[in-house]
Amino acid sequence: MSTSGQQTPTIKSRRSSFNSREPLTRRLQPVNTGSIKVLLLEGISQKAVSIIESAGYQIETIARSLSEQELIEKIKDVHAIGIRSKTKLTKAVLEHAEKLIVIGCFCIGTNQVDLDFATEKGIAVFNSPFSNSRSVAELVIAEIIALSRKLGDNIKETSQGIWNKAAKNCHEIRGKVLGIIGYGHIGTQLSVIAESLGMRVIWYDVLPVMPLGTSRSVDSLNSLLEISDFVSIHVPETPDTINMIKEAQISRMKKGAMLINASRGTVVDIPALANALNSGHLGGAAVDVFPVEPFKNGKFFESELIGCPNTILTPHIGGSTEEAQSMIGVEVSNAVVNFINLGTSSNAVNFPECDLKALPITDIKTLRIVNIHQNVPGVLLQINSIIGKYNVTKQVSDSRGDVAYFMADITLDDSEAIDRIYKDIIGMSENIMTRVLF
Ligand SMILES: O=C(O)C(=O)COP(=O)(O)O
Repeated sequence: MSTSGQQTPTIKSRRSSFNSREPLTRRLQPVNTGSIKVLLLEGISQKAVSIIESAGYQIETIARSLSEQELIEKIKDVHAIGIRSKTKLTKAVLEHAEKLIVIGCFCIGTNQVDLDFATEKGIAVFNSPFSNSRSVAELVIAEIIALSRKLGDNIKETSQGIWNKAAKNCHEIRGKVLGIIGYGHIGTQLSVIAESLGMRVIWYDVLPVMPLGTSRSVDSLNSLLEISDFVSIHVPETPDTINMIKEAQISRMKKGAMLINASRGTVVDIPALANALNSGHLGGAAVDVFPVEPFKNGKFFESELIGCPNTILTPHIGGSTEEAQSMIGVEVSNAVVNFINLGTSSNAVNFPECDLKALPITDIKTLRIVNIHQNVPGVLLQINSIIGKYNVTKQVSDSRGDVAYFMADITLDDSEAIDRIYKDIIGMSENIMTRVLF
């Protein structure tokens, strides 16, 4: 290895030959959508803004989320919208999304979007399934230690000039049992870090998952609640998880155990948690997410948990690190740009996954049709009878539930045929959305 700080010629030449391959693919652009407008809300990372800008789209950024009425106004005009967990894309909002092609959730959760309705309208939804997992897991570790040492109350009192030194009910976390509900991307990260700090990790998940390290799964939520010194929740919001932890579950927890929720606010019944903290049944709680959260910074926040003993409340900051936001920004903006420009639906949350290779730069006669249609018999036959008279060089299709996704590359000598193909496909009664990329 060179100590001069300069790169060796070998590395340089590899880099330049790698770069020299990049322009070999053609940059497709949507034909029938006009210039692409993107609305980015909730302070989405500058990395995302740069990627979207370099795709040549017009961007409007707003640092906060918008109310339903504001969204209804704004969404009419845009082809893509980027949101985080606070912006609610309800049916009422999406009904006004006349041009919307794609929604980028620059976060893990997608419960803030009416996914069924988006799918019905042919709008693809992308998220970032794991890029903020480490940040959330690190916050939970900090909270486990903080709760064990009553840091929240200690800091508050000392900052108010009250000296109150005590060891009673303060513990090391080494050897304590951490029960993780939901052993997905965040649960597994947490499991590994907690074990490295000497905790004993058990977990419960509805899916069979490979235990990491020496952690072990338990066969029911109740067993987990009964054994754990700390319970940390890492589940999405679904009809099954709403109010999953309420009085009956909290009463199963050991006296003095602590509850941590950095998943979704609706998973825990807040009044039941406040009662358990005030009665002394639970020894503490750390809560980062709430059933109702203010939609912008500086707004008043209220909760029955304010003032409960040994309770740490934070403003939904689990994924709010520069590292996570930058990774998410790159991942989701690339997915959005690839969907708009190439039609690639890989990793979409609500669509069947289809992909076709980028076209070579020398190929200036091939266009790409991207079509979303109702998943009923006979549609592929109809599409192929429209495009079958041209030179279809590639096609792929897949279906999921009520919708199917179709992509085809068609090489044309007569560019006027583009319009005919488009009109014929959108004329099918099963057509949901069709785009031509050229
Ligand atoms: O990733 C998630 O789903 C989160 O809850 C974090 O959301 P945020 O990006 O902070 O609005």
